[in-house]
Amino acid sequence: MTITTKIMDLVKDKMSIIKQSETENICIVGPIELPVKQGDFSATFQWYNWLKVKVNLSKEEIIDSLATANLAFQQQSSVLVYGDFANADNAMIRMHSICHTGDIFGSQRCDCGYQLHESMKMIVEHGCGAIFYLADHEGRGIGLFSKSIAYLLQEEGLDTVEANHALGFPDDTRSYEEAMTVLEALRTKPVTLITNNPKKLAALESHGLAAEGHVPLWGGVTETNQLYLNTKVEKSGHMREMK
Ligand SMILES: Nc1nc2c(ncn2[C@@H]2O[C@H](COP(=O)(O)OP(=O)(O)OP(=O)(O)O)[C@@H](O)[C@H]2O)c(=O)[nH]1
Repeated sequence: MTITTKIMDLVKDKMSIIKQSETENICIVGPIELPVKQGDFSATFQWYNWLKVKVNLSKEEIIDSLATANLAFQQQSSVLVYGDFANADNAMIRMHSICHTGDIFGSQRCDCGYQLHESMKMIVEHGCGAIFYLADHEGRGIGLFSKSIAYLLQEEGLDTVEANHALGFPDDTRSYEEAMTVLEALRTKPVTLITNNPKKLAALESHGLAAEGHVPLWGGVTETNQLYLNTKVEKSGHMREMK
């Protein structure tokens, strides 16, 4: 099927292509208005989605290839932007690693769902910011299937770090480089990161985008995630500070 020039022009207008490496580019689509409601909280975000593409592909070629690209088999990451993100002097961001169990099902084995929803509220209250939802970070980079096996090991008494190691994985294999490229495309001024994770801060600092300080995000502690949260502090280097 040939895509009409009218459709091509409409979509191309909302696309930008950014260099990621010698072999890969990132194609960003947006902004797209996304009204969100979660319980009493509601807000309208601007949503951007991105796709890694080969370096030589044009916008037309990318659009043309979508119908046969099987993109549902590879998760794509995206970012919700709030306020005047490009220009505001102060903006807060969260780099949120996907957690199928916590974010979607509301699992209480971790604090991920709480952190996602709380950071969305914090950014709206602040007036400007962005939530990056990183789809290739499941299970700190081990993937969902491996995470479920890690959970089985945790039921046998291993902690979250020991379970990764027992399966032959490092504790954490996440990269923030792709998200940093997208952040730099959306804003060049420093940002304040919502996190307890020093590795995320280091990634932001290495791009010269970290504002002074960060905003901690503790909460959503339950009987079923207490041990997991303690292990993050004791073994993974997370900072335990209150807001
Ligand atoms: N391998 C593994 N991954 C987990 C487990 N529980 C949650 N996760 C994943 O851990 C990631 C979230 O990482 P966290 O360490 O909780 O938090 P963080 O994102 O590094 O740091 P913060 O910004 O402070 O939240 C998500 O990708 C979850 O899927 C677990 O028991 N094992």
